[in-house]
Amino acid sequence: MPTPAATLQKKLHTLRRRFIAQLPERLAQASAQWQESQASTEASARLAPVLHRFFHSIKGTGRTLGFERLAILADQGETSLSAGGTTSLARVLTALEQEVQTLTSQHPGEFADIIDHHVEFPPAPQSSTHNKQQRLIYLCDDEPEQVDQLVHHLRCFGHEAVHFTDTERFFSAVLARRPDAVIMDVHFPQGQTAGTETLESLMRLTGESIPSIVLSSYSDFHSRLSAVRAGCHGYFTKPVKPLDLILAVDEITMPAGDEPLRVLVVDDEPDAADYHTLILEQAGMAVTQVNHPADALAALERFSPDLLLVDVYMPVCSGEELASIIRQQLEHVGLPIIYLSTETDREKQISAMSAGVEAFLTKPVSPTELVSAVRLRAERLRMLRSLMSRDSMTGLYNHSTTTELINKALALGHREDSQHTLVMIDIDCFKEVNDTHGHLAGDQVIITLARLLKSRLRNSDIIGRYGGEEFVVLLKNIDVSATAELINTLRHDFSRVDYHAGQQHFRCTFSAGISHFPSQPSTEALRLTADKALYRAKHQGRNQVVTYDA
Ligand SMILES: Nc1nc2c(ncn2[C@@H]2O[C@H](COP(=O)(O)OP(=O)(O)OP(=O)(O)O)[C@@H](O)[C@H]2O)c(=O)[nH]1
Repeated sequence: MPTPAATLQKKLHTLRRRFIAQLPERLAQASAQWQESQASTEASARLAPVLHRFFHSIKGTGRTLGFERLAILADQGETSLSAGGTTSLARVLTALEQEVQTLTSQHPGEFADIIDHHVEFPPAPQSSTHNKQQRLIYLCDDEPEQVDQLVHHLRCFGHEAVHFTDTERFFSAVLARRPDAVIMDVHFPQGQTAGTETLESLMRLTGESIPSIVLSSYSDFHSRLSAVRAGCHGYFTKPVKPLDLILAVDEITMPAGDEPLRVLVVDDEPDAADYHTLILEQAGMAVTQVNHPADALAALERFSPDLLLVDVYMPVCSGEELASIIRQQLEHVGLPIIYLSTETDREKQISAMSAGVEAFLTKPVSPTELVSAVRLRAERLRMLRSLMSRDSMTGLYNHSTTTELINKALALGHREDSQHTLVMIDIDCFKEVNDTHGHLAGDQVIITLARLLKSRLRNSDIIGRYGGEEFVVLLKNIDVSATAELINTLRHDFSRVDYHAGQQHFRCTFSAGISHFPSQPSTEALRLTADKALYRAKHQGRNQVVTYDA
C-alpha cells in the first residue's frame, strides 16, 4: 500500500503532467496572438492584456509546480511585453517552445527541470479516532462500591464502559484495543501505587500516553506524584461525584476544534488552484476552489469558509477588486483573505492589501508557509466566531446564532428537498430545582443536558440554548419517528443522571416537542409547532416526547 507521502507525490506529479500536456496548445495560441498583434495598433492594444495574462500565468503556475526555467522565460516574456520589445519577445517565445518541447518529450515521471525544494509537505494532523457518539472507556478498580454507579453514568452519556478488577487483565486489554480514556484506581493488592505504575509501563511500552484519570482513596503526595509520573490528566479522591468524572472524561477525550478548517481558493489557473488545494487538504483542511471570481460569492454562501485564498491577477476581476466586493458585505467583513501572487514588489503588495486583506504570499509559496499562514488566520476567525455565537455556560449556540443557522439549513433543505426535524427541549420543574437545591445545582443540570446533547447528536446537527432551561435542536436528514426514538433515548438517559447538592442527591427530567420540515416550511412555523407539542408534553405530565400532529 503506498504511503500518504507517496500518494501525495503521485498527485503532484499528475498535476505537473497535466500542466505540461496543455502547454503546447496554449503556447501555439499565444504565438498566433502575438503574430496577430503585430498586424495593427488596434490588434496590439487588444491582445496585449491577453498575452500578458498568458506569460503571467505560466510564470506563476510554472514556479508553483517547480518548473523554474519555464517561469524565468515567462517572466522575460512579461517584461519584454511591457517594454514593447518585439525581437526579444519573439526570442522568448522560441525559447519557450524549445523548453516546452523538452518537457513534453521527457519520460513521464521525470522532469529534469523540477525544483522540488519547496515541496516538502507539513505533516498532516493525526486524524482523530474519536467517535463523537461513543467513546471506549476502561475503568480499572477493584473496589466495587462506586463502580456500578460510574459505569451507569458513563453509559448514560453514551460511552462504552468496560470494567476490570485487576491490572493484568486491564494491561492486556489496552494492548489489544486502545481505549479513548482510562479511569484507574491507584491502590491494588500488589502495591500502593500499582494502578499508576501499570499506566506508566503501558506508556513506556507503547510510546504514547492514554488520556487517563486517577481515582484514589488517598490524597497524599506520593499517590499524586505517581499519577503525574504516569502522565495522568486528572486526580479524583473517592468518593467521586459521577457527574464531575464524566465532565473530566469529556474534557480529556474531546478533541479541540475537530471540524476541519474551511478554505475557499479562488484562482483562474486550475493547476495552481489544484496545487494549493492539495497542500491544504494534506494538512487536514476542507477546501473548495472556484476558477472564476464571479463564482466566489455563491461559494462563500454555500461553503461558509474560514478563510479565502485569492490569486491577485485574474481576468475579469482582480483579487483586489474581489476582496473589495466581499468586504462590502457586512457578514464577510471579518473573513480573513490571503493573496497569492508572483508579485515581489513590496509597494505593489502593500497597495494590493489596501482592501483589508490579512497577508500577501509570494508564489511559489512553500507548503509549510502556506499551511501555517492559513491555519493561524483561520483559527483566529474560528475562535472569534465561537465566542460571539456561543452561550458561555454551555458552549452551545446562542439564540440568534441558532436561528440564523436553522434559517440557512432550511434554505438549503428546500433546494435539496431534504427532511429535517426541530426539537424543543425544556427541563421539567426547573424552578423547583433552583428553589430546592440552589442556582448552582440548577446550572449543573443545564450543563449536563448540553453535554448530553453535544455528545450524542451528530456534528452536523444544530444544537442551541434558546434561553434559560430551554434548548432547541435541528436534526438533519431524519424523519419524525427516528427523531422521537432518539430523543426518547436521551430523555431516558438524562433522567438517570444523579446530581449532588450538598448532602442531597436529586434527578431531573425533560420534556420535548418535535416538528417536521418541510411540513413546517419555516423556522418560525417549526418553532411554533414544536412549542405546541412541548406544551402538550408538559400538560400530559412531563418527562415525555410529543410529536406535533396538525
Ligand atoms: N440555575 C439556573 N436557572 C435558570 C437559568 N435560566 C433560567 N432559569 C430558571 O429556570 C426556571 C424556569 O422555570 P419555569 O419556566 O417556570 O418552568 P419550570 O419550573 O421549568 O416548569 P415546567 O417547564 O412547567 O416543567 C426559572 O426559575 C428561571 O429562573 C440558568 O441559567 N440557571
